[in-house]
Amino acid sequence: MQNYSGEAGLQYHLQIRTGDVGRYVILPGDPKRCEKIAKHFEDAKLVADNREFVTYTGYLEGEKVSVTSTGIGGPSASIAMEELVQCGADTFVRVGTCGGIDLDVKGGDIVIATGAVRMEGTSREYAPIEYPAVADLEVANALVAAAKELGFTYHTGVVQCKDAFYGQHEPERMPVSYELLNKWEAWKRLGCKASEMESAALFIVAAHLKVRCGSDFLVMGNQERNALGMDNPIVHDTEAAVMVGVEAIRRLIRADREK
Ligand SMILES: O=P(O)(O)O[C@H]1O[C@H](CO)[C@@H](O)[C@H]1O
Ligand SMILES: O=c1cc[nH]c(=O)[nH]1
Repeated sequence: MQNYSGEAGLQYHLQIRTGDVGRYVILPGDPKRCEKIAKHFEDAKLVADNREFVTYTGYLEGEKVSVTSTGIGGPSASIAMEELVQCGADTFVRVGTCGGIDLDVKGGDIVIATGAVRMEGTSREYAPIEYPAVADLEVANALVAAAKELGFTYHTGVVQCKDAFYGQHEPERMPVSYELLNKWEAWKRLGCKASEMESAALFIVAAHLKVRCGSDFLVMGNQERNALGMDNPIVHDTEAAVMVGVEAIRRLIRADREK
């Protein structure tokens, strides 16, 4: 491919090179979450800050680890994963926010994705729609073990991914409301736990690049509970989801050393 960065080995969007990041990378959407996540690392340093992509690198369990923000949606998330893999990363944990769908899922809970509905565009440019977007089993199991150990209320299952945030929250005002409303009903009937925007693309890109990826999320609220007049706390603090993601990486590092 033509090199846009002007320097061999320098990744065009993330502005990182081999050696700048570890094998293990946490992927929040929000660039401002990176510093909070890096506070959990030992000796964390900012290595790059370009567009929506902010990267810090430090250490966990004596192993080099990084955090890179993906921005919102599959297109930028796929770019982040592609460029991180070019620099040697092979294990990813997306730590995000989501909106609950299943009625059991409440604001402040944690959701751990086992798979993701591919109602977004990026993954379709990698794999036919029949190919499922699934979390890596080792990463998902590490996230579950971490959530259990930390004592948080968590749910495992399929999350729904889409490109239009407002198509999720105000489907009735969209010209394709007939399609959005009918599909949302299907996601509910199928027991989808929550809606977010990046995991489907990340899981498919990871399958293509033969790397591991899982996701955990803070549930910000649940529009279905709200619509039924049920208790619906709104929570913004992502620290619990961050703690689960960091503990999962620690567990993966230790398990990989035993292999
Ligand atoms: O909080 P982050 O990780 O950005 O994740 C969620 O929040 C954004 C939408 O508000 C989307 O990126 C969605 O996936
Ligand atoms: O409802 C929500 C909350 C966070 N992210 C989403 O995509 N949807």
